Amino acid sequence: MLNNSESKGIKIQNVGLSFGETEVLKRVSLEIEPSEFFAFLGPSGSGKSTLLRAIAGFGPTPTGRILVGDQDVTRLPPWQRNVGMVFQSYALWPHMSVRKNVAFGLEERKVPQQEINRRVGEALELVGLSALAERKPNELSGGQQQRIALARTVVVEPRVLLLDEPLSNLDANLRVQMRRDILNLQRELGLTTIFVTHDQEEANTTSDRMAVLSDGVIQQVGAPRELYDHPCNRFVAGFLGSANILDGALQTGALGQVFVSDKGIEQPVDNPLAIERGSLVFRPQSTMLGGLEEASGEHLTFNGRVVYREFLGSLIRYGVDVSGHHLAVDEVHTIGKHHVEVGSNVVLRVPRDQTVLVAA
Ligand SMILES: Nc1ncnc2c1ncn2[C@@H]1O[C@H](COP(=O)(O)OP(=O)(O)OP(=O)(O)O)[C@@H](O)[C@H]1O
Repeated sequence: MLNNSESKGIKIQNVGLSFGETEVLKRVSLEIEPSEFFAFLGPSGSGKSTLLRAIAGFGPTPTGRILVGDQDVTRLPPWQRNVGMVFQSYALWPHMSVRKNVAFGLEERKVPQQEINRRVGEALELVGLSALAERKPNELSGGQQQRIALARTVVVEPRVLLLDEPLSNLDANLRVQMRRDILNLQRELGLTTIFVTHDQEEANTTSDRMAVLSDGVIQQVGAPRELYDHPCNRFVAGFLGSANILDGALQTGALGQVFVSDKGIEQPVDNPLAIERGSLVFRPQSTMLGGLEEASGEHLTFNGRVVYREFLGSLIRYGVDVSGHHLAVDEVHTIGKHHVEVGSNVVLRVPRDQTVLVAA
């Protein structure tokens, strides 16, 4: 069995990095636990790959410190970090067989031949490709090549595994399969793993925790569900799935609280005791069409008009204009389900406990 009992945590302390005038990482701090599956999630250009590459030792040396376990690796060259990285492009040697590709790192390290044979055999078995060991990379599918890239990385028993958008060259079905396989492999080896992706579904389904990045800054860190249900700000709310977001202020009066949107959806309270500015976030699947008879003080209600309807298979999505705000409503689709027509006037309701006030 490949031995990854040496799996280490990672500490990123005040890491900053600029390319010329552009500050790409802005004093990023983060701790990743040993054996954790951690995702860096963010839009294109947010700095995910730059941060991952800084951990691996590629690119310019950042300011701040990066520790793997207790070792400060900030200034070490990549080959002294004992960190395994899998690239989007796989980077397999085209002229070598699968077996040779996987063995390469061990040969470089002058590992005895017998041990190489054993470890390569185990790594190929781990990714389910023992039968294809004598093929060349161009005789393999994209998914198989990705597995070889993984086998080649874990065979040297790195302390941490870094994956840079490893699934982006695969078709949709294969991506789903591969992300499960990667998670299983990570669990089997107990290997601290960082997975860079701009695909929230990938991050949600694989990671124990994730960091959402935007513009070189970590916006929020937490378990996927925690971040989805309790985003800390407008950016995280909008980036993690679809969200209805109303900007305005929460006003506290003698009789309770009211959220007053800037476009004036709810009536302000008289003589508010406190006013807190922010954005009110609620998800399309928590927003209901009609059913006003069931609404109560526990619901927010809005009058609006359906401006579009999209059939998404499992869901029907309605776009509703409410005083110039665009709100989305998702209903589960089943056979025979009544669909509301575009142009209909509707009442929306949202249970108040399904709304979250976040920083603007
Ligand atoms: N070698 C470089 N020279 C100059 N600018 C760079 C270099 N590498 C990255 N950048 C810039 O740094 C910023 C962050 O890039 P990075 O690749 O880390 O983003 P990302 O979040 O991984 O995006 P993507 O998902 O598109 O890969 C971008 O604005 C990019 O243009």
